[in-house]
This record gives sequence, structure tokens and C-alpha cells, in this order.
Amino acid sequence: MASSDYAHELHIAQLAVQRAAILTQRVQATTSKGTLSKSDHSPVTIGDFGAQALIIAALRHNFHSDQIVAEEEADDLRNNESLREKVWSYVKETKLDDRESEEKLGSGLKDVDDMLNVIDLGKSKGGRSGRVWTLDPIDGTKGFLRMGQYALALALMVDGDVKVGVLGCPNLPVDDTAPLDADIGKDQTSGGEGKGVLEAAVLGQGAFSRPLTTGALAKERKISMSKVEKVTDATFCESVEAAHSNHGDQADIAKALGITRESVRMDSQAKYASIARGAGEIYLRLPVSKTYVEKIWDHAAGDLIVREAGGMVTDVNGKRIDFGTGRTLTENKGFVAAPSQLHATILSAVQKVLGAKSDWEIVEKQTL
Ligand SMILES: Nc1ncnc2c1ncn2[C@@H]1O[C@H](COP(=O)(O)O)[C@@H](O)[C@H]1OP(=O)(O)O
Ligand SMILES: [Mg+2]
Ligand SMILES: [Mg+2]
Ligand SMILES: [Mg+2]
Repeated sequence: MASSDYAHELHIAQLAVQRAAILTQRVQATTSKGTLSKSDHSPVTIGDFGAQALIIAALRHNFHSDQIVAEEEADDLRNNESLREKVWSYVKETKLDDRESEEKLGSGLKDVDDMLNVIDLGKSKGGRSGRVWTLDPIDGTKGFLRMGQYALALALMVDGDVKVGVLGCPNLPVDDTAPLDADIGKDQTSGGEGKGVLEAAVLGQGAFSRPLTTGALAKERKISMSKVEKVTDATFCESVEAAHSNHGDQADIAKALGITRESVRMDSQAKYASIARGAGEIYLRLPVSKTYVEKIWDHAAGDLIVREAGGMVTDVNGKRIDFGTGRTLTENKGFVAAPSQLHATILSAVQKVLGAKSDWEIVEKQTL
């Protein structure tokens, strides 16, 4: 990628994600992942805490005054000595092979207390002003636990706009031309031969991929969304979890569009990462619950990478995603990501199907 605006931020974000992925892959390969259930009943593991600590430590060292909005917090570790020590043992041992790159990420965490404090640096409010990093250390923890897809997601926003996005996907094929295959979301071995991709984008500079494992030493490749012109030739992907997106509505929309291929289900922002390199075309995430509000860390990196690869991401009303609203995406409901040439057709099918449901309100159709 050209060295210009945000080159340093991009470089550090890529290295930080790459290093944290070494930790998550080691944790995924073990049987004791230290799973806890959070107050909202979602799982968190040694991998989530450890990756958050390592990534924020690198951000603290390089961009000391930036805000950080990250998913996890340290309270559950403060109350659990044995888990805290396990997380610390992974964190202190995880380093990049390349010494020069490791040094760029800083001198590391001093002790367990420093690690807990660093995890809690992710409690910022976010919002529409200044530099805000947003981090999901393991997006798709359920996928991580079922040995499926997961992603490490990191993005930088400036005044509410996403400028840099990085997605590390340890279980996606390293090969950008690998097709989107129905087995992709199923059980995998952790990492391994032929797996692991690091995607990145800077606003206005395109989207790129490189192997996750070789990182800085590997050549980057430009990636782009599918050029398919006929929506009937498209493949769509969606969450594995039926509680996270509405499989029924999504099937109705595919039918309305004349799509006959079965959807491909996988966890996490690996869905954005797949369509951004033309493995499949469409990612639909229509709400199941009327009360769940999506989080900025679940979409910021994927949104930028897809748009920089030639795609469009909107909510069901056709509005761009507004990341300046704080930790949650209060202005958007339902996500539609697709190649630009297909997006309008898909959005109109989404609105038709949802509009026919008695309990749905489409606010207004907006032209982008
Ligand atoms: N009810 C919900 N609706 C939509 N997304 C949800 C819901 N509950 C949790 N999530 C989030 O969806 C993301 C995973 O999406 P996917 O199913 O596409 O892999 C996770 O970040 C998860 O949050 P959390 O990390 O708190 O579990
Ligand atoms: Mg997530
Ligand atoms: Mg997460
Ligand atoms: Mg979570």
C-alpha cells in the first residue's frame, strides 16, 4: 500500500492484529479456553482478553492520546485470579518472530495489573470528534469456540469517519481466489496450512490482503468485490447464529431476487472479509430482535474494507452506517453489504420483503 496518509496507523494496526492472532490461534488449539459467560450471556475467553490486552498495548505505545472503544473489560479478570494468570501467561509469551516489527509495538506490558489497566483503556465513549480506535479482539467468539470462523477487528475513526480498517481472519483461506464454500463456517483446525488472511483498507486507498502469518514480510495484493452483473448469479452469506440475523427474512429476500444458491453461514466479520475479495457477493444482517443495538466494533473495519474493495454497505433504509454515535450504532438497523453494481437491486428487495411485514417500518428510501 502506498505510504501516505495513515501509513503509520495502518502498519501498527496490521502488526498488532497479526501478533494478537498468534495468541488467539494458540488458545483456539487448546481444550481449555477459559470461557466465561458475560452479563448478557455471551461468551468471553482467554483469547478475547489476551488479544485485547496485546492490541491496546500496541496502540498505547504508538498513539498515546487516542481514544479506544473495545468490547471487553477487565472486571471478570480482577475477580478471578486463576483466569487472570492464564491470560497473563499467554500475553507475556506472545511476540512477533520479526524483532524489528515486535519493537515497533512497544516494550510490552509490565505485569498483570498493567495488563488489566490496558484492557480497561477500551472503555472510551467514542463519538463524532477526534481519533477513536475501535477493537473487537475476537469477533464471533461463538465461532471461535466451535472451531469455526472468527476475526480480530480493528479500525481507526477520525471525527466519526472510518479511515483505517484491519481484519485478521485466522481460519479463512489465505488464497484470495478460493471460492466461498459451504464448509467454510464449519469446524476447522485452528490456523494451519493454507489458512489465515489479513485484510486492510485506508479510506481512498483501496483494500488489500496478505497472509496473516507472514505479515510484514509478505507482499500485499489488491482485493476487489465480485464483478457479477446478474443478481441471480450471486451467493449471499449470513451469520451462523439465528439470534444474530434473521435467516427467514434473508431467505425471503434471496428468493425475491431469484437467488437459488444456498446461503453460506459463517461467524464474524469474516463475512465482510470474504465478499471484499469476491468470495461470495452479498452479506445480509437483518435484525431479529427489536431491542438489540449493534456495536461499532462489529462493523467498522468490515464496512471500510468492503467499500474500498468496490462495495456498498448501508442499513435497510439505504443509509450509510454512522460510526459517530458512540459505542453503539443507534442510527442504523439491519445491514446490507454488496458490490456497488448490485446494491440498489438488493436494497429494493430488502425493503419490499420487510415492508410486507406488519411489524416493520422502513423509515424512508434514501438515494446515496
Ligand atoms: N441479538 C443479536 N443480534 C445481532 N448481533 C448480536 C446479537 N447478540 C450478539 N451479537 C453480536 O453479533 C456478533 C457475531 O455476529 P455473527 O453471528 O455474524 O458472527 C458478535 O459480536 C455478537 O456480539 P458479542 O460479541 O457480544 O457476542
Ligand atoms: Mg463482535
Ligand atoms: Mg468480540
Ligand atoms: Mg463478544
